[in-house]
Amino acid sequence: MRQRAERGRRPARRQSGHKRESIPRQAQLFDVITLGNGGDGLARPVVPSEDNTDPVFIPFTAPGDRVLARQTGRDRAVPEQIIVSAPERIDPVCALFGRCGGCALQHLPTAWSLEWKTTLLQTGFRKAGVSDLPDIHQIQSQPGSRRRADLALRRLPGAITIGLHQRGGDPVDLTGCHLLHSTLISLLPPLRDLLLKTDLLKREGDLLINLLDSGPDLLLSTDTAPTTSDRSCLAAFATQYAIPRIAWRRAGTLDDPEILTQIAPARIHFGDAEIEPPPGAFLQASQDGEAAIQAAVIAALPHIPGRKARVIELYAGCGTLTFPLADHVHVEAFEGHPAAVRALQQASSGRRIDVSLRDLNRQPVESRDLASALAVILDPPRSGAGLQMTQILDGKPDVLIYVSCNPKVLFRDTAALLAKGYRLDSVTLVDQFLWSAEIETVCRFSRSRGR
Ligand SMILES: C[S@@+](CC[C@H](N)C(=O)[O-])C[C@H]1O[C@@H](n2cnc3c(N)ncnc32)[C@H](O)[C@@H]1O
Repeated sequence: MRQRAERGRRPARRQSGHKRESIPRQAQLFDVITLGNGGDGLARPVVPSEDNTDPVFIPFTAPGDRVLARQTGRDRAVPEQIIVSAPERIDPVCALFGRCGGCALQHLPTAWSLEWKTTLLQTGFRKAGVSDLPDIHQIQSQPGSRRRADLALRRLPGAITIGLHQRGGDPVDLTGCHLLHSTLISLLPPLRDLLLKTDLLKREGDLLINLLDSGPDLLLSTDTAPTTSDRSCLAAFATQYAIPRIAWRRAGTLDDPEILTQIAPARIHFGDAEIEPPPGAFLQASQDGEAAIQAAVIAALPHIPGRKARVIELYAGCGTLTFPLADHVHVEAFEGHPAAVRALQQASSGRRIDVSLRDLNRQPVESRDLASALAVILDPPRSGAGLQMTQILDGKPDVLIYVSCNPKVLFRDTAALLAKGYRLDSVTLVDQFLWSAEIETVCRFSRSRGR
């Protein structure tokens, strides 16, 4: 999950260069002082010694906890026992919490983590140089609303695991989940049976499920090509469980997926537009999160002087923002994924939308084009907008509406925008990654001409 109910963290490589002998072997007592940006408690040893003076990160702990933990690295420890509980600590709702790699914060109330994320944003923006920080508008998704999951698959003797990698370890079978939409959870037991009786999965693979308006859309990545018999099994499965489309590609590749079975159109709606997204397409994590982002983007549009007003939308995907924007302005949308562009183009006809396939890292939209737009909207991948941001900073469009899933990159870009005379007008925190440390925001930056 962008915790993405995604496959959890893969085992971290052991860092070289740290002296193993400096890590105490025995469990020690630590006091948790605060949460680090990744959601792990940052703790100091109760009794500092020569061996353990530095703070360490301890997962699943909360500020105020006193915890017995065993150090596993220079700055990492695993909790063994909570000795004194933080006042805010609650019982996690999920029996898999702490093992499954999906959630980091179920031991704290969701209202608490929303405030924690808000404080992280306030601190980050202030450090970036924002002096007149606007109030942060908060929206939080509900449990059970996650509609997109990227899950690891593993064949074991006589069983199939479908789940998220535990930290630094194997996938944990998702026997239940309070995050994912119930439709997705209910598919997992029959999917295990299906994978057990077909030859598709020898060892490992993954499963990306998007819950579309027309039903669950499955993209299987496995290590064995489907046989004729596998294809019939999948077709029968799709019919039995009302799955419009099942696609496949070889695990570990980014090959175009092959559609193995399609019993109905795979459809999603953005505004009044109906889109057929490609298998595995990027979607916002939850429907309420998507609606909140769309509303925040539309609210951030400048006053529109006429129907000819034109905005530039960068990293448009399949059109989550494009179609709602086109109800108000003419949209020039740019996206780098060919299949997403095809879906966007197909649904755009007759609307005020121009779509271009463009790798914005290699060929960014140029500063002079950006400068003349009423506003520029950007929703880059986690790694940020790279060269495209350089063109934005040169072009200095009057209004920039920035959707971000990576606060670190957002704060860096904020500092650069402030240096170009922008001010931060509004911030919406869309907490669609419930129980994780992930933060999604919509920010409006503006700049008066001549500044
Ligand atoms: C966070 S998603 C946002 C998509 C869309 N705005 C939405 O809300 O559904 C980022 C998008 O950037 C696209 N992308 C990633 N790298 C790109 C690049 N170098 N050039 C153009 N698009 C890129 C991805 O394909 C993806 O659709």
